[in-house]
Amino acid sequence: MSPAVAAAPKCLVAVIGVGLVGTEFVNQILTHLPSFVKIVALSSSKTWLNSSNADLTPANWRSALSTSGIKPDLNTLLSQLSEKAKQGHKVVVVDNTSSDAVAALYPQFLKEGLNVITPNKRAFSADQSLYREIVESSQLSGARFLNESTVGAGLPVISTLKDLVATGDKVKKVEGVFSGTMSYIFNNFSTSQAGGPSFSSVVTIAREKGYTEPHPADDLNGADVARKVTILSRCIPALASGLPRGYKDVNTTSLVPSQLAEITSGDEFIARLPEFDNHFASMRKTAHDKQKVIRYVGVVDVDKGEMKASVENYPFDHPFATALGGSDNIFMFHTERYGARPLIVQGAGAGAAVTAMGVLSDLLKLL
Ligand SMILES: NC(=O)C1=CN([C@@H]2O[C@H](COP(=O)(O)OP(=O)(O)OC[C@H]3O[C@@H](n4cnc5c(N)ncnc54)[C@H](OP(=O)(O)O)[C@@H]3O)[C@@H](O)[C@H]2O)C=CC1
Ligand SMILES: N[C@@H](CC=O)C(=O)O
Ligand code: NA
Repeated sequence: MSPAVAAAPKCLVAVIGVGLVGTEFVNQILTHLPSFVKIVALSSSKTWLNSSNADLTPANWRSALSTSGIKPDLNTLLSQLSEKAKQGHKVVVVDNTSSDAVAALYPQFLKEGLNVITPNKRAFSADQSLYREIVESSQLSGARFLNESTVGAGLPVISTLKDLVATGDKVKKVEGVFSGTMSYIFNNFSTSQAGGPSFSSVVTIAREKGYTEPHPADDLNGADVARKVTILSRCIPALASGLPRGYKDVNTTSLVPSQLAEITSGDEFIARLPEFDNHFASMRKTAHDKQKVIRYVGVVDVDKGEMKASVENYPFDHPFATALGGSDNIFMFHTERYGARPLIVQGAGAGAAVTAMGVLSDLLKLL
């Protein structure tokens, strides 16, 4: 730990959601910043631990939470945290859920002076009113919201875009592979080789690796990419005038077979997916016959005012076909200053470790 970090005052953190990313986040704090950050509350969807006076360690926090016997109550949490903010503490709410209900509380958290950090895309990609309320509440109280991990997980995507804008560059287009799940699926399913694994098998592995949303259909229906497209578009002033529409207005291609569209359980969805393997294999063959691979891309085209999340075919030698592996994302920023050679950010775009790192680095930026 650097001396600057060691000398800084403690900040109080409440963690809502301890799934894949939340668990990793708590462990990273307790391992790397134990004396700098104090976790004062932990909440799963079933139990809540008020840990102000507890000595949490990577080995004991989960059992302390599961045996607390207290049901989560976000309103009580809100009032307890605002008391601490009023006493002069720097308080941060970290939302590691994908819950709309938690996202809807951000304006209240911010109004009470509680900072919000999150990888949850819901609030920033939903309709304009919630987003506007978040921005206004933050301006009113001075509390901040940081959401780097909502796009490209730990990759510096939102910060890069905001830096380009803040320094006066003119962003013309942002395009790339914005989904770790879609990247993993198509990097393995559609290559320059003929044939390959079944579609359902690669989706299953992407889920096992922790890349997918809690319900994998939220990735396959394009909504996750459409949300990221919306979040990025809201950082670009030329599009933000009048504020961009919500993610449902992004032109989006869904890969979810209509027969599976109403399934609410992720497990049932995965179990039924093999019924459609032949359909996806024929998509792959059609592309391969044209010497192309399939990739799922996002585009924010400022000049054309176009936002889309779509399936495209690319030649075998295109960077989207050759340069990506694993859950890699790639973001190409076409701007006035970068001219014909876009600024590129590339690397793992999903997975608990890199996402939690993005959340933790937001916390360090805040402090
Ligand atoms: N995984 C990744 O690679 C990335 C994830 N993200 C985002 O990070 C967030 C978390 O993802 P991930 O960890 O993979 O998802 P998980 O489903 O593993 O974890 C989410 C957790 O939130 C909990 N939860 C839901 N509602 C509440 C609530 N009201 N109060 C407290 N806890 C609640 C769930 O508990 P329970 O299971 O009991 O319902 C679950 O444990 C999502 O918004 C996702 O989009 C962003 C970038 C990358
Ligand atoms: N499900 C998402 C997780 C990160 O945002 C993805 O696959 O990219
Ligand atoms: Na990011």
